[in-house]
Amino acid sequence: MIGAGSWGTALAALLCGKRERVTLWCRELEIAESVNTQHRNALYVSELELPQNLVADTDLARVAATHRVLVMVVPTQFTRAVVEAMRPHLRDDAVLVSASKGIEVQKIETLAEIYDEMLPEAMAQRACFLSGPSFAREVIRGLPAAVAIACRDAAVLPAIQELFFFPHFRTYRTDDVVGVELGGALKNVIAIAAGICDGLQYGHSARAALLTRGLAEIARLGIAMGGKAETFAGLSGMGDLLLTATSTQSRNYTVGHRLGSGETLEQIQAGAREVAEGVKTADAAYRLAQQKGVEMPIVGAVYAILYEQRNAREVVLELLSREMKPEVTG
Ligand SMILES: NC(=O)C1=CN([C@@H]2O[C@H](COP(=O)(O)OP(=O)(O)OC[C@H]3O[C@@H](n4cnc5c(N)ncnc54)[C@H](OP(=O)(O)O)[C@@H]3O)[C@@H](O)[C@H]2O)C=CC1
Ligand SMILES: O=C(CO)COP(=O)(O)O
Repeated sequence: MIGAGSWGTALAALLCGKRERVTLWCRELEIAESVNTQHRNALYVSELELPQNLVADTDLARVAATHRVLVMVVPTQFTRAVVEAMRPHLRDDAVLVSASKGIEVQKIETLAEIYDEMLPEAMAQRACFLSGPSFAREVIRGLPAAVAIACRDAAVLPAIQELFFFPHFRTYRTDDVVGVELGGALKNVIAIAAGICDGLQYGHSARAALLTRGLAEIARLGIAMGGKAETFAGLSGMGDLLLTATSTQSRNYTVGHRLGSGETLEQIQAGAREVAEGVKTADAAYRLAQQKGVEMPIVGAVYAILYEQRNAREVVLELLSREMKPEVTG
């Protein structure tokens, strides 16, 4: 497991149920020591006990060189640097499984596009993408969840699906990498919007409208990028949007709620250790939508509130003042 934040720790603990030993790569010595001696991650989900067969290692080159399946769970904006550091050490038969959710701002690229750019073709082709409604704390506690896993290489997918398949963690397979990735990345932006809506106390009807129209935006961009329409109605699309945009457990929803309640992004981010991917992905998605000529008014509104310091109430008024149109276009 490459990345020892909340989700990396949760997935590593999950896989311990199937493998004799799972290695958790972490940057911090404090995490390595706490995992190896106390079976807890001192910095993330520290209240939860971890399996005894989970071992932590701070040496990225060693972990990359000695494992065939590498699950990538570093925040999106740091993925490129971590892949760069791992690249010379990877085995030829390495399978990367991405479990992060976001779009990189630097080059406006998805994680699949980063892999395509940085890895040998066959390795990039067999990379898998795991996404869907799943909070780390619930997964570590063994509560039921279901997610999707996507891969372009049909020969690799069943074995990786099986690795991540448990009675309480049901993993469904698909070949739609674009759809799974974009659903997971963009729902975080819509979750920020939902949090803003609730922080402004606009009510449940407004939030339901926002989520439905938000999903339409996600699908519009996703289909323009080559994703399949049905994927956006599935676990990695509507499923994850429902979870993230309606729960106070979500970091992205919480960022939005605090913005809607009057705090600034600087205040919210000051001292925050955990990542809310939607903040950076809003910037990337806004630019991507412009590049592709796709209309994404809710993403545009979140961008204006986060990056143009626009007043949330005014931005919502503008959103509501848009012209009449059919519900479904084209
Ligand atoms: N938490 C959840 O419930 C879920 C999260 N995800 C996704 O998983 C991904 C990881 O999130 P999550 O585990 O929650 O992260 P957390 O917010 O729990 O932790 C942040 C992580 O980022 C790492 N980090 C910070 N700076 C850097 C850097 N410069 N280079 C490399 N790593 C860095 C931290 O490492 P360090 O401590 O060493 O700084 C830590 O591992 C995200 O894309 C998220 O959307 C997906 C599903 C569920
Ligand atoms: O992706 C997630 C659940 O599926 C986690 O969402 P947050 O990062 O908003 O907490």
